[in-house]
Amino acid sequence: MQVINLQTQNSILNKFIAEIRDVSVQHDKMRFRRNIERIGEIIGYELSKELHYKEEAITTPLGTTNVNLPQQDIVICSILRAGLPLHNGLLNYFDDAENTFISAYRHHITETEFEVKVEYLASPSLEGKTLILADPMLATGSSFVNVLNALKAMGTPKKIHLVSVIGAQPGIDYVNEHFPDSSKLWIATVDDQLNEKGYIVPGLGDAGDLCFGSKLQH
Ligand SMILES: O=P(O)(O)OC[C@H]1O[C@H](OP(=O)(O)OP(=O)(O)O)[C@H](O)[C@@H]1O
Ligand SMILES: O=c1cc[nH]c(=O)[nH]1
Ligand SMILES: [Mg+2]
Repeated sequence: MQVINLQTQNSILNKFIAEIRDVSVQHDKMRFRRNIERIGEIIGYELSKELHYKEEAITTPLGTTNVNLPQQDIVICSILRAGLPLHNGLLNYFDDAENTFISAYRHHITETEFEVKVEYLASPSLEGKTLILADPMLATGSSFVNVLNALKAMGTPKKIHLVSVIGAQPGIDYVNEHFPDSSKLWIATVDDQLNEKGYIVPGLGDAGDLCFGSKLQH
């Protein structure tokens, strides 16, 4: 798996990442969601450079011209809940994409022990398509790996692009072990550590809660 860490180059992306991490800014839920969406748009633009393009003739009011246009076989799959604003950002650019929604959540056995449960899946066929799998947080990597297993019943994509905002290096290594070698991970920034509860440090806290509010554990 190739990892493309967008923060190796300075850009306006740095500001959006700073705002979603900053405790004095991140509590503004609308700004938090919009920043995740904006990061999705930036990653979508970068990722678009790697798609396959086909020359097509376009008729203007004054003549014709040829334009290279991207292939139309993209499926965007986001992992509920926190994947929703990232999904919107990607869909803002890949507006003809098909869409898959899948849920993954941490079911806590004890304070520090949890298993990731996948329960909801709505998807078109993925057979031979370009799958963009989006989740803003890549902590232990269990959500991405469990979701990959659940998606197997939907067909085999020809290419998988993983999109994430903040990743922890141990989780990236785990994902790397389980995804096909041809997969690419597009990530806005990478932190070194996880704490004993599986949260990314320094990370940003709980992305789902920051987007949508806290939820009861069950
Ligand atoms: O790499 P992992 O260790 O699997 O952790 C990352 C997952 O944790 C968060 O979801 P969470 O379980 O908090 O659900 P939520 O989106 O409903 O908040 C986040 O949105 C990822 O899906
Ligand atoms: O740091 C983390 C880990 C999992 N989920 C989050 O939202 N944040
Ligand atoms: Mg959460």
